[in-house]
Amino acid sequence: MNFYSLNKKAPNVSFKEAVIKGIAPDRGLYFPEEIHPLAPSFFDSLETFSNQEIAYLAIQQFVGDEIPEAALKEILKEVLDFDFPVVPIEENIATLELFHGPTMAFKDVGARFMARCLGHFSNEKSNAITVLVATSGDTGGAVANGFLDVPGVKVVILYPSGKVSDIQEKQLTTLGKNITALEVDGTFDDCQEMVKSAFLDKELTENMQLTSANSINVARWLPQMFYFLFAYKQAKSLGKEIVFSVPSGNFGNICAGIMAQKLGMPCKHFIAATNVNDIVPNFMATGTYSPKTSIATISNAMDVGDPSNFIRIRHLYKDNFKELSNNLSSYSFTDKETKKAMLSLYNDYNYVADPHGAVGYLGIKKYQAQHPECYGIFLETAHPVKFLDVVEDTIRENIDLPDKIAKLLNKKKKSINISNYEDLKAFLKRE
Ligand SMILES: N[C@@H](CCOP(=O)(O)O)C(=O)O
Repeated sequence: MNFYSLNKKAPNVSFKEAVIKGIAPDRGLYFPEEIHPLAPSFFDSLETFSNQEIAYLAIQQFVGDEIPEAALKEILKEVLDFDFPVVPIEENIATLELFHGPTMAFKDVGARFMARCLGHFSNEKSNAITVLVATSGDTGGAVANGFLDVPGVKVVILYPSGKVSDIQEKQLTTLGKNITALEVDGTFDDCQEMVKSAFLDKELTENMQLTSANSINVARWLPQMFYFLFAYKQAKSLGKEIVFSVPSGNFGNICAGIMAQKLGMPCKHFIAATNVNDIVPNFMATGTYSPKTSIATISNAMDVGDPSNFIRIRHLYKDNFKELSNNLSSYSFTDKETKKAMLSLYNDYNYVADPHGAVGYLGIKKYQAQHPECYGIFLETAHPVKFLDVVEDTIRENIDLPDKIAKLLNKKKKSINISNYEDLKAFLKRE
C-alpha cells in the first residue's frame, strides 16, 4: 500500500518509506491511499479470532508485502503479549484497560510495533537512523522501552521540563544506552514543533536519517486500531450499540479507532474527551480550528495545544463537518471535574482510575445523558500509579507500587537541558 502526504506536495511512498521518513518532506502527515473494509463475516465472528489474528488482518493491507507474512505475524506476537481487558463499571459503561504493557500506557503497542518494523527494515539495509520523539508524558517512556537496544537506532526524546509526572520522567530518562532525553524549557507543543522543524532542516537531513516515533508516524499510529477491535470482540455479545470515549491529546488513538470503524467494525459513535486543552471541542462547536498554547493539567499526557492527528480525522470525512459531527462528539473537562470523577469511580464502583481515564469516563457520562441506550466504553490509557500523587491525593488511599515502578524510582534521572531549536540542532549535529 502506498501513502500520500496530506499536504499533497510530496511524492507518494511505500509503507517502508513512510515509516523511515516519519513525516513527508512537505511537512504533511502520511495517509493510506486506500482503506479496504474487511468482510462483515469477520466482525460477526470476531470472538473466534485471537488478538494476533485480528491485528494481522487489520494491519496487513497497510504493510503490504514489505514485511513478509511470517515476519509480520512474529512482530505482532511479540508486540501483543499482554492483555487488553474490558472491565465492566456500571450497567452500561465499561473501561478498556490499555495499561498492561511494559510502561503501563497505551503507547506500548505502537512503540513496540514501530521499533520492530524499523528493526526489520534496518536488517535489510543497515543505515543508522535517529528517532526523534516529543512527549507530554507517556509516549516517551513507551518509545524508550520499545527502542532500547534496537541495533542501528538512536532515540532522542524531547519532553517539557516539570510538566510530566515523576514516574513518566523516570521512565524516559533512566535507560541510557541508545536513548537520550532532552529536557525542554517549554511546553509539549514546543517539543513537537522542534521535532517537526528538524525534519525540514536540510543541514540535518542531508547528513542523518531522521524519523519520528510520535503517532504522526504510520507505524505508531495504525496499530492503535487494534484496541478498538479487541474491545469490540469482548463487548459484541451484549448486542448493544457501542460508543467509545477516548481521552484525547494528540488525537492519534481516536483517529485509529475511526480507522477500525472504516474497516467495518460496528460502532455507533466516538467521543473525544479532553481536558481544558479544548481545541477540538471548540472546533466541533464552532467549525473553526484554533490551536493555542497548551495549559498544564493533571491529565498531562493530553496537554496538547495543536493536536497533530486531527487533520487525519478531518481528512477521513473529506472535511465534511456534518458527517464528522454525526460520528464524533468532543467535550472538555476541568481538573476539578476530573478529580470528582476519580473519586466517584472509586467510592461508587471501587475502581481506581487515572486522570486520563476519568476524563474518558466523564465523556461517556455526558453523551449517555442524551443517549442512555448505548453501551459506553471509555479507554483507560495509563495505569493510575503513573500519576501517584494526584491519584492518592484524590481518593485518599495509598496505591500499591508494582515492582517495576518501585525499582524505577531508585534510578538516577539523566537528561540534557535545552531551550530552543538551535540547542536541539547543535545536539543532533554533535551526535
Ligand atoms: N500524549 C502524548 C503526546 C504525543 O502523542 P503521540 O501519540 O503523537 O506520540 C504523550 O504521552 O507523549
